[in-house]
Amino acid sequence: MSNLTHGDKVVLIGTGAVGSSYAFALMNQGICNELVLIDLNIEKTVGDVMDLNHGVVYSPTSLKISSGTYQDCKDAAIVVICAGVAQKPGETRLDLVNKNLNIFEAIVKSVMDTGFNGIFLVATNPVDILAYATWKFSGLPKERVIGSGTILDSARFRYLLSEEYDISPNSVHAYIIGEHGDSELAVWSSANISGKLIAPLLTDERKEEIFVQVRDAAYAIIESKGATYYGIAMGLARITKAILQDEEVVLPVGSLLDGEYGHTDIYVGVPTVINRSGRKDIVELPLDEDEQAKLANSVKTLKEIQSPYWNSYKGVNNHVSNNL
Ligand SMILES: NC(=O)C1=CN([C@@H]2O[C@H](COP(=O)(O)OP(=O)(O)OC[C@H]3O[C@@H](n4cnc5c(N)ncnc54)[C@H](O)[C@@H]3O)[C@@H](O)[C@H]2O)C=CC1
Ligand SMILES: CC(=O)C(=O)O
Repeated sequence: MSNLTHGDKVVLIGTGAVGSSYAFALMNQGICNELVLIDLNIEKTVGDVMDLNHGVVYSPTSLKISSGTYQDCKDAAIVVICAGVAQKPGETRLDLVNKNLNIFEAIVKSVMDTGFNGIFLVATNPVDILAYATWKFSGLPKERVIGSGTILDSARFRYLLSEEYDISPNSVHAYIIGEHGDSELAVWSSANISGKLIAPLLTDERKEEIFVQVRDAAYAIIESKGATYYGIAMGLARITKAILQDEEVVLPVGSLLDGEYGHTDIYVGVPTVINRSGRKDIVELPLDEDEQAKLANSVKTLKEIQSPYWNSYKGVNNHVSNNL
């Protein structure tokens, strides 16, 4: 049985391929008891709401699904943002930055104007830069702004390792950290199957092949069918469940580093404890020298892109204290 309580309301902004797949995952798994959809394309949202409602009778929990406006964010537990522009074949996630920063400024301010006091979960790319922007635009404490980070990349990594060893991905404990993008890294030094380290079992060439398949998975899927959405939808649903059910579970999400791993003022994917208040502690994996250098490079790559924007930005809110 689910532990849903009154107030498990999720507002989804952006009901394209990612957003609508996430809505379907929420309904299928009975994760929330109220879901409101918002998108610039109102006609599509109305159609999605009808279509989703026709599945509610087969959902494991009762669920109210509707299309709405920003006013619906006022009492939402979580606002999930999947709105914006997606990569076209050949584009990197970082190519989307300017368009999506402008879209986010408007969206986050509209949400905050309602008095929203919940948790933001951001999926739009480049997700680390947009999670940081959501934190800045909202003025919310860092605990209440979470990016999807490397939840998808780590799932891809665990899947490939599970195939390699013909074992359930649930028994593979392995993380991709850093940028959700080209500069991410695999933490081979602690990757294990139920405690048995994987790195000594694989040649360097095989490790590189597996990592490249993880890193470049989005390019392969976009080339093949134009977009990726089921994997991230499941990852977002997993984070949503962890928040609403106060799980205190460790997931590789996008968190603001504030000294952890030796870095500050940057969102990257790192293992993080998730509970009803949002993000709690960041888990600092022991990294070897090579991994530390790769993480530093990932942070540098992101900062080089986001810093010029924030250095010239005039309208930053003052941050309010965490009063949860
Ligand atoms: N974090 C991750 O691991 C992943 C992130 N993504 C990212 O998710 C984002 C969405 O991807 P898709 O759903 O495939 O794109 P899409 O183009 O199918 O959907 C985007 C939706 O955003 C809406 N939208 C645009 N501006 C808006 C605004 N100002 N207010 C409300 N709605 C607005 C559009 O009408 C559209 O329905 C992209 O940035 C993509 O790169 C995609 C896959 C994985
Ligand atoms: C598109 C994207 O970010 C992904 O599938 O990883």
